[in-house]
Amino acid sequence: MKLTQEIKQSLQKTQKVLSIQMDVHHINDFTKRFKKSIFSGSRWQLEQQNTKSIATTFEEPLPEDLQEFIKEKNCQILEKEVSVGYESMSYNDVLQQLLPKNVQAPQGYEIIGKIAHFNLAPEQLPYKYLIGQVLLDKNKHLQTVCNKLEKLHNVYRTPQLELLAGNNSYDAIVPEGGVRLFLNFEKVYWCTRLYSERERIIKYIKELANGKNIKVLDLFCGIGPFSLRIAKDLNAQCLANDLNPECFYYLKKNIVENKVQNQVTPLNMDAREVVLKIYNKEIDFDFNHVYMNLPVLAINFLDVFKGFTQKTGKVELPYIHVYGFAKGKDDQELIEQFSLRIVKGLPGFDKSQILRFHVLKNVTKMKKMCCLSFQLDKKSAESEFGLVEQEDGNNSDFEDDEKMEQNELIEDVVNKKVKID
Ligand SMILES: C[S@@+](CC[C@H](N)C(=O)[O-])C[C@H]1O[C@@H](n2cnc3c(N)ncnc32)[C@H](O)[C@@H]1O
Repeated sequence: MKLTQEIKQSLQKTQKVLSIQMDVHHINDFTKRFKKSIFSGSRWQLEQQNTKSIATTFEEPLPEDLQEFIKEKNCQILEKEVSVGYESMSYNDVLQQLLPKNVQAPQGYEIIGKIAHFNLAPEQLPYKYLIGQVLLDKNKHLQTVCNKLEKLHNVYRTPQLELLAGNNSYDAIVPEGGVRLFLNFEKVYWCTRLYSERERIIKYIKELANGKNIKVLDLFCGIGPFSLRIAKDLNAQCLANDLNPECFYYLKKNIVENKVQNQVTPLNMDAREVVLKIYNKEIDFDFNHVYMNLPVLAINFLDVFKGFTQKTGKVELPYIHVYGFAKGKDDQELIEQFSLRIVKGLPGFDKSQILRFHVLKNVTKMKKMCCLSFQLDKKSAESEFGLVEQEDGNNSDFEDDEKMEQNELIEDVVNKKVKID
């Protein structure tokens, strides 16, 4: 269903309203106090010399504060008829009238620059273009409204978008924590909601560093929000890597736009390859923190740090901040499961080494997205280097997690990221 001129006209009607008439000297005071109750699109009408009236949404019985105002300022109440149409109606009013009774108008969406994206429920899909157009018309700061379709098995973690209304452009500029991030929402991974998580880890790294230089290996950096922010906030040196060539394009742009060329080095390769190249001295980068933000798979990459000391000759071991999914009814059970997976790559790992454990999101009641911070253990670091053969089950894990993550995103949006009044 599309919003046609005929549909707009079908909303046109006249409505009886209460109009308040007053001396022009009281207009400012009235507007200040009762602005919300002025009928949308209504203008002050001259009734007699120095007397004007305005249509309102008040109904009998009138609220006490209005009654007092009327008495004090000697106002008159007039019954009037106003013409109501699409232009003067709110998003909710329009959709309430146009959608069938069993279909709710979506009450939340997420904003990325001038893009709004919904995760529409199946029953809303036949009305998706209508919903998109109404949202666009009622929010002048938006240029594009899209629906995020169910994610596919997708290494780059990019969403599948369907344009509902506005420009077919997914370019955006997002300000975050003092940096400006350029991105294309269709071509790269982006999640505005990770803002506070980045904030949390940056604070924690500051605590751990205790004044020492911070050197971060950001292995799955996307368009670089974490590296850029920690470079700016904590004067850190970062090697920022992502496999997606589109991320690499925006990462380079973001580094230049935010003037951190001397602090953030961009790379475009597989994460494991980066570490191997550091070991082989093809890449010269000394690091004391590893940031691994690819929840579906990051834990599987930990094996590359087994044999770290043998490969680098270093005894000072890096801190690792790794994201992943785990199932459990409480932190203890989640940590247990998370740890079992870490041990596969780092045989010396023991849960007593965990410095911080944090649940970011509830995917389902039992399944959570978590972040775990620990210092690489001596036993794993001093073990023989040797990559762990990845199990066949990895792919099904990937899909399972992918679906769960998608469910969670839908829950999040239903929880009204941006509320529609
Ligand atoms: C969940 S996103 C995180 C992006 C970024 N940390 C952020 O907060 O915006 C994970 C990123 O990992 C990248 N990626 C997937 N597999 C990779 C690999 N084997 N090596 C390096 N990057 C990879 C994807 O392209 C994606 O941009």
